[in-house]
Amino acid sequence: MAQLNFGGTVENVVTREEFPLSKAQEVLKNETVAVIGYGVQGPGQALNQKDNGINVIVGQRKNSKSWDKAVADGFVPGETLFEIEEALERGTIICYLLSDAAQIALWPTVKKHLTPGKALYFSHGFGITFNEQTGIIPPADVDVFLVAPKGSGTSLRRMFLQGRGLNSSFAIFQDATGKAQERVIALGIAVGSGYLFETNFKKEVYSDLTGERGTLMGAIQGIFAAQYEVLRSKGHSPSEAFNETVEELTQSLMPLVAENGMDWMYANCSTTAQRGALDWWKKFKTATQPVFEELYNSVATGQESQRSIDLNSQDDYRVKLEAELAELRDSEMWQAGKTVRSLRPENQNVD
Ligand SMILES: NC(=O)c1ccc[n+]([C@@H]2O[C@H](COP(=O)([O-])OP(=O)(O)OC[C@H]3O[C@@H](n4cnc5c(N)ncnc54)[C@H](O)[C@@H]3O)[C@@H](O)[C@H]2O)c1
Ligand SMILES: CC(C)(O)[C@@H](O)C(=O)O
Ligand SMILES: [Mg+2]
Ligand SMILES: [Mg+2]
Repeated sequence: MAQLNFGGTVENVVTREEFPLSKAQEVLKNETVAVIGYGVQGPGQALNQKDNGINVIVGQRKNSKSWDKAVADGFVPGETLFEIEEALERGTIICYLLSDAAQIALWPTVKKHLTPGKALYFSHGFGITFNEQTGIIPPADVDVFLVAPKGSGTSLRRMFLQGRGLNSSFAIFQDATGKAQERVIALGIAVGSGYLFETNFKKEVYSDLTGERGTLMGAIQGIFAAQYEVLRSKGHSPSEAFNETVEELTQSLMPLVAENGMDWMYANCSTTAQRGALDWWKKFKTATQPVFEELYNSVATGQESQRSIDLNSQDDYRVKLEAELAELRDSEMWQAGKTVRSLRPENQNVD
């Protein structure tokens, strides 16, 4: 494993150079990888493995949209696509990619098929870390590990097709066969990771739940909404407020941050903008840090996982979720965004 310096701290990292696809194929050549669940991560991971020459099958409920999607994606019923129990029976490595709440209900069935020497693979530390809430306690004679792509399964697949790779973390919870390390890294490479960084189940789930509720998804929407509302209340038009809050960030400035860091993005803006940003960022940090402390605490005490389990296990959770998503979609800010997106030259049919 390579040791790399991340801002002064040395960490273990696996690169594709050190662990090429050919090595992953060799490690997995006698395995049947059963991807259970075909929602968001399932397709990304299963298709990337398929294209990488891994013996992968999909387990999904028949008569579901996800089953039809798997067929449309090239998985063949009776050959590479099976009902969940049959895939569990056939798989030597079980990639447990149902939603975290659904994993609880299916766990007794999964457990039944975890015969000695098999491996149980997750893409989140949730089920194992919060096992008092989930009841997921694997038998001692199977390997248990995770590869957690740091991004959407949709991006995992898109970046793979572009010849790029989303980075993932990996962790081993249980090494029953003595081969857990090579198995998990081979899987990480096979699902299309650009590189893999080491963590443990608890750290993966604490950081992941914090990140998605925080800057990656929750906080960003909150900050967008706050700025947009202030601009609108001061008489700015929706197009001006949206452009100054969202569109410029996603289209112009974040690509610069992604390319070369925040200071470089700042350096490519006016000295006026730089002065203002340098003066104000610490104020925003001070204002939001207590909320991030509250959030981390809510994750660490199990409140966030319990809430997710309780709400996502309800029969009508999809209907309620859709209503909340529609509230966002139908808000003035995101409706303005729809028009702004349609005006991007690449979205217009003009020469
Ligand atoms: N969504 C992502 O991009 C992403 C990113 C990183 C990690 N993860 C992790 O990957 C895992 C899978 O997440 P996901 O977002 O792909 O899941 P998902 O919510 O898309 O659901 C996956 C599948 O579960 C099936 N399912 C739901 N309830 C079921 C039930 N009761 N019985 C049988 N099947 C059922 C659905 O049909 C679907 O095919 C989770 O542990 C998640 O935290 C997800
Ligand atoms: C894609 C995310 C937000 O990184 C993932 O953690 C998820 O739960 O979907
Ligand atoms: Mg997550
Ligand atoms: Mg995540």
